[in-house]
Amino acid sequence: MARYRPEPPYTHGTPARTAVLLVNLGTPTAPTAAALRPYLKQFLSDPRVVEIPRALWWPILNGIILNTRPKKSAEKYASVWLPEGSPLKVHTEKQAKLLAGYLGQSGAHGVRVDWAMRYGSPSIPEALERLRAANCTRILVVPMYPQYAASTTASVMDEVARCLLGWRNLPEIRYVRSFHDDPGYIGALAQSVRDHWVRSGEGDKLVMSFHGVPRRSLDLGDPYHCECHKTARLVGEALGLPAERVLVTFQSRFGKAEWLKPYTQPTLEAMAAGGTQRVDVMCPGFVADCLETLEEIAMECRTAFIGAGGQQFEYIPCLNENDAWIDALCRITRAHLGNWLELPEPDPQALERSRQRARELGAQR
Ligand SMILES: C=CC1=C(C)c2cc3[nH]c(cc4nc(cc5[nH]c(cc1n2)c(C)c5CCC(=O)O)C(CCC(=O)O)=C4C)c(C)c3C=C
Ligand SMILES: [Fe+2]
Ligand SMILES: [Fe+2]
Repeated sequence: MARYRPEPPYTHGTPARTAVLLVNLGTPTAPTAAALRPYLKQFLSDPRVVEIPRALWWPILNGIILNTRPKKSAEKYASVWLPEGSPLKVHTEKQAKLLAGYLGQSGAHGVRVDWAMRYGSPSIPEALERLRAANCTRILVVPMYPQYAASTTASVMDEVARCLLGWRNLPEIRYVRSFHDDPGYIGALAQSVRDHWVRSGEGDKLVMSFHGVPRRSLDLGDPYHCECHKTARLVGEALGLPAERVLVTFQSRFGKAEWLKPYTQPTLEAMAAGGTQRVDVMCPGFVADCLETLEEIAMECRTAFIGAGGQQFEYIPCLNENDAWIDALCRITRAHLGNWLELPEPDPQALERSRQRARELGAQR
């Protein structure tokens, strides 16, 4: 079988279009063990996520994890599931719709905005096919991870490249690599804390909890840890907080190996035991609320903090559809679209004329 299949032409003189593709991690289609299993299998089979030699990892994944974790995870997902579906998916879809509106208002007419998930659906291959069908030959891929990590950002880049391996007529591709110190993103985070404080008063300590990664990745040169700390420092500075009121922690440890420290839950427990009465917790590494924030932080960690003697636990939501954040996302994408914004938009009639001409030329050959 030919490796490169015949494909619909989008050249032959047809004017090209520009697209922005937002990509987040992924989520199961339902909060059930049956839906969790294929999702976790795809996720945990990614060598960017689990860097253990396959010969060792396959028996553990297929023999143990995929027989035990789906049921436990499904119960957790069920506790945060929205009527419209998984929170991560609901927020990502809304963010894409809002960005399309904001880009239009800021003069980027005709830039198509789509969204996809790295694992599960809608998948990256499906989204790229949709963009090809819409004649998009310039695609800006935006992994929705503020801090670069090989397990997240690079995995999105891998998947885009893997899809394009099978294409003949390749689009131009650009990526947003990370935006951990973007002033708009930092400003939106700081404002979300101030807004929360207006409603609930100011806490003693502000904990910024980021998703963890194995400690080994830091030793191997992954900039993730450093980017998390920079984000936290900039948010603390934007709020005018002294360094001793801000803590950086890492959550969601998976497996037995050492991960980035300090771990979120034990830190919160130790704070409560040490006399901290109230804590404010935010998760700047997630731009959309999801299982890891709504269940692990806002439920499990709250219970742990109160159980260890704390009085008040305030969870500050992710940026989600926050206006200042969508504005920042619009600025980040515009900066990366760069000269693509100056190119003319296709005129549908001219497009059809050149397609017709291409067909005639093809028929003559
Ligand atoms: C196995 C190792 C994992 C690494 C490394 C990892 C890195 C990582 N993940 C996110 C963001 C999210 N992770 C989410 C869920 C989740 N993460 C892992 C494992 C690793 N993540 C698992 C097994 C799961 C599934 C849930 C479970 O069974 O506990 C989510 C939430 C998805 C949702 O549907 O809500 C996000 C978001 C980052 C940013 C990151 C590295 C920086
Ligand atoms: Fe994760
Ligand atoms: Fe978790």
